[in-house]
Amino acid sequence: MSSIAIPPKNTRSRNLCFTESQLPGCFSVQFPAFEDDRGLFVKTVQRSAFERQGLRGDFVETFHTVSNDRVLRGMHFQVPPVDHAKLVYCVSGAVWDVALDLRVGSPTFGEHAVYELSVQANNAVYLPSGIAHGFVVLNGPADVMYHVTSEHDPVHDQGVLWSSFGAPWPGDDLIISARDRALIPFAEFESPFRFEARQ
Ligand SMILES: Cc1cn([C@H]2C[C@H](O)[C@@H](COP(=O)(O)OP(=O)(O)O[C@H]3O[C@@H](C)C(=O)[C@@H](O)[C@H]3O)O2)c(=O)[nH]c1=O
Repeated sequence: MSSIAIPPKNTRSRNLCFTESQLPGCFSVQFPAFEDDRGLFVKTVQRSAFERQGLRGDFVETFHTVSNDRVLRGMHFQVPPVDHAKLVYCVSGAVWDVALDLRVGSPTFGEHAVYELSVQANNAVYLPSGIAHGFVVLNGPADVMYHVTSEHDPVHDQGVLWSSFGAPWPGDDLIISARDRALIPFAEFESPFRFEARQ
């Protein structure tokens, strides 16, 4: 489980900073943020910065969700041939963000990692293909932004049940969509994803 300390604004790097988490290929991302009399400037996507890190920076679709307190969304992913990498961050509120490794052959197959994302922290998580993603709202309404490297395809948009892989979700009486409540347990999911170690 990882969480991110909030650095003071205007003292951090002018560059996006990447820290690999315990799931190989998954990164915490710290955005450069600059505060002045007018407010705040935050850089969230810079293709060359992602590519220097060996990550996908060719995001082709962006969407956002707004979620109230106690809302849980997940655990979602797209399967091949339209699988994708995903960059996720908050532009209001805070979420307890969860990544689950579905990559057969990964040293962390079936394990999960947690990232606390918030507008105050100006942070994100980058998830490669083969990672299921979900979150529960810690401080709502939480406006969550996503950038993905392939377009949405409802036929290949799949998920596994949020409560089926041992994540200690915070909160009670969670608000979950009918679709998400009906997803199959992780143990029954036949993963099409294969782990490829990064060079
Ligand atoms: C994800 C998505 C959904 N939709 C449609 C389908 C449906 O009618 C409506 C709401 O979809 P969902 O209930 O799947 O939305 P939601 O549960 O918020 O889905 C999101 O969950 C988080 C955890 C993720 O990781 C995202 O990638 C995405 O899967 O929007 C699109 O048109 N394009 C999209 O890219």
